Parts: sequence; C-alpha cells; structure tokens
Amino acid sequence: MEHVIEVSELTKRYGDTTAVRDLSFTVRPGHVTGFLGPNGAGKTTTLRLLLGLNTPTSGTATIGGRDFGAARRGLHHVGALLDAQDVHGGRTARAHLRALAASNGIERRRVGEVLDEVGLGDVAGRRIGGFSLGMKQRLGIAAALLGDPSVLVFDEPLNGLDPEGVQWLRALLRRLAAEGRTVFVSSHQMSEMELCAEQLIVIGRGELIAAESLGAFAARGGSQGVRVRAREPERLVSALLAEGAEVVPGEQSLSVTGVDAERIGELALREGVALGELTPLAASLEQAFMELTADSVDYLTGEPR
Ligand SMILES: Nc1ncnc2c1ncn2[C@@H]1O[C@H](COP(=O)(O)OP(=O)(O)OP(=O)(O)O)[C@@H](O)[C@H]1O
Repeated sequence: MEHVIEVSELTKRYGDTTAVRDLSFTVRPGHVTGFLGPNGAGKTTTLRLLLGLNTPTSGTATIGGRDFGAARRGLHHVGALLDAQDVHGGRTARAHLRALAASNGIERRRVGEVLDEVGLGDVAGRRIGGFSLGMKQRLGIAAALLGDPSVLVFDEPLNGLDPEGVQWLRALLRRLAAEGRTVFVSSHQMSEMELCAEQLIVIGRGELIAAESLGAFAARGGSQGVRVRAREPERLVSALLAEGAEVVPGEQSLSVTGVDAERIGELALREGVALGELTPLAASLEQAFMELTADSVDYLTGEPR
C-alpha cells in the first residue's frame, strides 16, 4: 500500500476546458506502468495533480494512501521528472544536484552515484545551460533518483534521448521496477512503451480508455487473419472457401480470415497439401492504440460531446 498510486474520480477543469474527467486507476509496484494518451489527453495534468503541484477540481490522487503534496515526504518517497528543461542553466550538473540533496537532507555522496548512474559523471562540472535535451533528461532522472525513492513518476522521459539513451532508460526503468518500486512513465507513443511497460493506463480527452496489461491491450487490436504459404494451394483454397473463410491471394502467400490457424492446419492435412508457412497475424500494439484513441486525437474544447 505504501507504494501504490491511486487516482480516484479525478477531475480538473481550467475555465471551460476539462483537462481530466472522472479519472480512476491504480498503479502498483513491481512493474513499469506506461501512461499513454495522444497529445493533450491530460497526462501532464494528471501527474501534476498526483504530485500536489495543482489542486483537483474534484476527486483525489494519492501515493501510498496520502495526498503527496500535503504529506511533504520529499525525494525519499517519490522521485519525479516533469519538465527536464526546467532547470537553472547557470549551475553545473553537480552543483544542481548538491543543492537538491542539501535541501532534502540527502547525503552528498549520492550526487556522484546518481551522476554515474545516468551517464553524466564525465560532464558533472559543466554548466547545464550547454546541455542537450537528452542530457537534461538524464539530469532530471538523476535528480529523481537522488533520494532512492520507492515511487518514480516520469513525464515523457524518452523525449530527446538518442537510440542508445532510449535503450539505457528502458533498462533502467525495468530494473527500478524489478527492485520493487512503483514506476509510472508517460508517453504519447505506444512504440516507446511496448518494450518496457508491462501495465498500461491509456487516456484520451482526459478520460480513461484502458487500464490493463500490455498483453490484454494488444488483444484488443484483434486478429489480422492468418498468412498461409502452400506449394499447390488450389485444393486448400477450395476447402477454406467451403468452411466460409475469406481468402485473399498474395504474391507468395494467402491471407486467410474467418478461420483460425489450427483449423487451416487440419484442412491442409485432410487435403494432403504441404504448408510452407502458417502464421497468425496479431494487430500491433500501435494499431490497437491508434484505434482506441482515434476519437480522442483532437484537442479538447469546452463543448460537451
Ligand atoms: N494551466 C492550464 N490552463 C489551461 N488549460 C490547460 C492548462 N494545463 C493543461 N491545459 C489543457 O488541458 C488539456 C490536457 O493537457 P495536458 O498537458 O495534461 O495533456 P498531455 O496528455 O500531457 O499532452 P502532451 O502529450 O501534449 O503533453 C489540454 O487541452 C491543455 O491545453
């Protein structure tokens, strides 16, 4: 319970705009949970409410059963990265982290440890103003890790990282979760999440679309049929059509829908047709995400839908 993020009937309105609407979900420790939604879906708003940086219009967002803003338990409990650009450019990376450590009662030696952890050890004495976005993301992650917290909240942390940086961060997120921490990471791109998140919270227009495992989410995309390759397919095609399947011949293979792979295998055996390939085609996570959020890739208006 100590590490659980609980959002309950959360609503945030800005004037006529409802950024988050009656949102409820739970994030548990032990695995990476991806927080997905198209631009403007309300992810940043939700994370700011969770961290006590804004006040909800109604509902609650708690960490470990308590309102994080009011509890003020600091970097030891929750480490967060919201906006990597929001740092004092005149300071060096080391000075920035030392100041944070001092104001949070964290030992100085942690500064060196987290700088090495995020790969900034060699540039610790350089001014942050000269850092690339990717380096600032790494610095923001170092700051979040400073207090060795049990809960980590990152808003779009993969933004600006190069491919090596993306791989590094995915591995770090997975490791932090495997250590038993709660790791909640937002992104507007499914492709960023599918290689590291095990659980997904998907929102659109401020409302919950899905809260489930990656596997369950992928299954929503449905089947895209079965690819079949056979040297002499004519008899198999007749048998498939007789079963009510739809068969679309391609250059090298057949695309079969309406009959599953197991039944196609049985029919091929019965007809004495040798198969070179029998591949059920699953819809990609990206497709499932696009389909489910298709109605929400629009900016919010004050008008009721
Ligand atoms: N301070 C604010 N005042 C007015 N409207 C706001 C404010 N903050 C957010 N909004 C609006 O609330 C909606 C949700 O924004 P939010 O930044 O939370 O979305 P997001 O999912 O994080 O999007 P992105 O991926 O683009 O960062 C948007 O329509 C945004 O314009």
